[in-house]
Amino acid sequence: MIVNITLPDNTSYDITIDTLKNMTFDRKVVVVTNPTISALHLDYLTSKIDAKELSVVTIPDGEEYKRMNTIETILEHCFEHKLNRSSLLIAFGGGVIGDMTGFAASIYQRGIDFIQIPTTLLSQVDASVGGKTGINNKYGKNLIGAFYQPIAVNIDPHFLTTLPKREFGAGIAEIVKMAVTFNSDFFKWLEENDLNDEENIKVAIAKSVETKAWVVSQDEKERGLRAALNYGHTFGHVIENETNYDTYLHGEAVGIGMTMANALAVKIGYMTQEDSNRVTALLEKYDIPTTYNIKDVEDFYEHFFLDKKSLDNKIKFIVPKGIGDCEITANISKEDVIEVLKGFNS
Ligand SMILES: NC(=O)c1ccc[n+]([C@@H]2O[C@H](COP(=O)([O-])OP(=O)(O)OC[C@H]3O[C@@H](n4cnc5c(N)ncnc54)[C@H](O)[C@@H]3O)[C@@H](O)[C@H]2O)c1
Ligand SMILES: O=C(O)C(=O)C[C@@H](O)[C@H](O)[C@H](O)COP(=O)(O)O
Ligand SMILES: [Zn+2]
Repeated sequence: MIVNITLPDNTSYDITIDTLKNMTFDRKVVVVTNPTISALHLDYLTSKIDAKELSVVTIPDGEEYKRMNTIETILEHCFEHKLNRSSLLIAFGGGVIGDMTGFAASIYQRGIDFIQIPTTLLSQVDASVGGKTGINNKYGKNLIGAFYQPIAVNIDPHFLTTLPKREFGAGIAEIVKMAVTFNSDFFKWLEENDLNDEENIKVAIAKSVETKAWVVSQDEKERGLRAALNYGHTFGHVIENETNYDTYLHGEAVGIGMTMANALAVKIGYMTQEDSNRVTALLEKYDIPTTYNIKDVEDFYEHFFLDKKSLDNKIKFIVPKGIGDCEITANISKEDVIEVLKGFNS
């Protein structure tokens, strides 16, 4: 299956969901990956690539390495192998590899092409599509980066056969996000079908990619609609940052964050408690965490001001309106938010 994404400036690329095909490149290619993926799947990938010159840069595995000095490692490899402006980077891994490879591609000699070959469920349904690239720093998550689109995304569900169960759950959190914010039928389908089934997961990948491509094609740079894809993230990013990126997987923090956003939606009358419970039940079916102990509610709230969606000292929240719709709003009172946060520090 191929999903095409055409951006507001008319550039476009294909997202192919299928077994990886042979690829021929009349240019230098660098594959960016980590030791975990390399041990499992690098031979398979390189057997599919015929390039003018092929090299591999292996960076450490983990969200805590999604930072500037790892970008330096990737760039140094590019310089050592004399990549030029017609060269190509291939991101081969999960969202961490994808975000960093895209960012490195965006700044190497002011920008070279890159392709996404995502190997986690989360990166197949979300991170590989749409061109958000970047890294974390001590101030917060993804605060440095660029909107920089890949020239192609090749999703091979076969890679998921080696993915640990916890990572699979983290990917499901982002699938649930797409359904709650945009598609009630998809949500009902998720309630009724088991994503551990090989055919069902392909359907869910395709549905999620179609949803994301539809959003990004209208609002590449997150001026409006795209912010809906941040549902659960305003809270989730604070959780990731205050637990040093080593306690929760990104998708897990988003799972907790969606539960918090739902509590806010219930408080302001946008969502029934029953619908909020349905989302929690779906997350818990895949062992995605939905509880968290906020130690300092005021401190947690203050962190929202570093969120990229915050403008003019106003925090933007993505609040579901029932299931299948949402509102992006900066008009929620601090009192309401604090009340909700207090429900998570018992
Ligand atoms: N750019 C975007 O639009 C976007 C969207 C969502 C998330 N993200 C970012 O993506 C990151 C999370 O991505 P992730 O969940 O893929 O995490 P990840 O990249 O850390 O990968 C998770 C783990 O799975 C391992 N792994 C990867 N593929 C495997 C496979 N096939 N078999 C076995 N193990 C495998 C990795 O080595 C890693 O240990 C976060 O940094 C998040 O901010 C970006
Ligand atoms: O593509 C988007 O837009 C998203 O928000 C997708 C999110 O799942 C992803 O985690 C993204 O990196 C968060 O964006 P950020 O701009 O808040 O860093
Ligand atoms: Zn995310």
